[in-house]
Amino acid sequence: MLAIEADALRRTYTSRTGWPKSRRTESEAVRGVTFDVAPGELFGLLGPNGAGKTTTIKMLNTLLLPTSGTARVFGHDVARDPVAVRRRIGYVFGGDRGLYDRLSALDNLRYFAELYGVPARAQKRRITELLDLVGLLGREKEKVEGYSRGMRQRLHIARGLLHRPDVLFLDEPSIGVDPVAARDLRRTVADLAATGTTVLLTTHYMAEADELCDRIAVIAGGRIRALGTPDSLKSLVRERDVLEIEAYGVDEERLDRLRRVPGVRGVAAEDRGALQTVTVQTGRGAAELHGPVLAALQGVRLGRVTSREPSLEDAYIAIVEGADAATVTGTATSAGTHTGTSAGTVGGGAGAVEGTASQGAAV
Ligand SMILES: Nc1ncnc2c1ncn2[C@@H]1O[C@H](COP(=O)(O)OP(=O)(O)OP(=O)(O)O)[C@@H](O)[C@H]1O
Repeated sequence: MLAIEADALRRTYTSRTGWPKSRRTESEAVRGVTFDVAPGELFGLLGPNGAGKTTTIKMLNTLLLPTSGTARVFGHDVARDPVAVRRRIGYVFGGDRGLYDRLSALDNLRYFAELYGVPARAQKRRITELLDLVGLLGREKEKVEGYSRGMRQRLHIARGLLHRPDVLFLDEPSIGVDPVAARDLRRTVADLAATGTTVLLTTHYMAEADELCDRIAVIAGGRIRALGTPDSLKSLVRERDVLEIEAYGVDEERLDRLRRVPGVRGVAAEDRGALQTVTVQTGRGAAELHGPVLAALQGVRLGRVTSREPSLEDAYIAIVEGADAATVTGTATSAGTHTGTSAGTVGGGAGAVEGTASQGAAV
């Protein structure tokens, strides 16, 4: 039996806006999402802000009713049998809410164990087991207010596992966690998956997804744009090279200018304080493009410029940009053309997803 089966899931939000006359507006957050997760699998949902990841998770964990479509967790329908679903799942979200700061980690876990109906006899052993799993054994008597963000997140995970769920939903667990603590957190998640728990993880950190996930679905605009193992997603950009440019003060207009350089297949920028890292994807061995790319950035203060192999992040950018183009143009085959070049493997791949309905590209 599958751990999770989502079939053509849709969710529309209705809200009222305007004054004095309010109008009903509808927005489609999830537009027909279909995927399966096998028992014991660590499955990642990646996507830009507003893609529909949290809404999808909330339908699967019974916090939101689907507008249409169906979802099952270990065979239990989320809409018809939410109580059975809740018994099988745990839910951990990023951020600070959900723990009592003035209590120790141990007392937090004791409190939630009572709340979740963990039998009194089993509580002590279960709590010790979980503290060990999340690496907090020995620190359990300290008040949570003194805990770092990473420790809190690991305690959240322990809390979510108290009732021995078969499926754990982890919604951006590493948000705001420093790199060293994030590494510990990844270890915890990997250990957890090794115990046979099915994990559905959303994250914005590609390295995390690459290291942890058996399979990943990339979701954008409420639809799955690609689905496969990290390696198969990376193979979508195998035919590309990536130029990484350190720069200061590159605005959207410049990025658009870069996108229009013939031969450029994808552009993204990440801010790290004043310093930006601009990544430019080109075809394999297109060293002749370095000149026009740098020319498009003329007048901008530049740092190091390096050429490297494509990563999962580059595949992700290509898939999401392809999805944007498909949405803008409304056609599958022209995905990627907004870069001013031919669609290429990824544009075509992501477009093909768009064209073949909700399943996504199994790559
Ligand atoms: N309660 C709500 N009412 C109206 N619109 C909502 C509501 N919750 C989410 N949305 C909208 O639905 C879309 C999908 O949101 P969702 O939170 O599922 O995305 P996400 O992929 O989890 O994003 P993020 O990475 O920013 O958390 C967004 O456009 C969002 O603005």
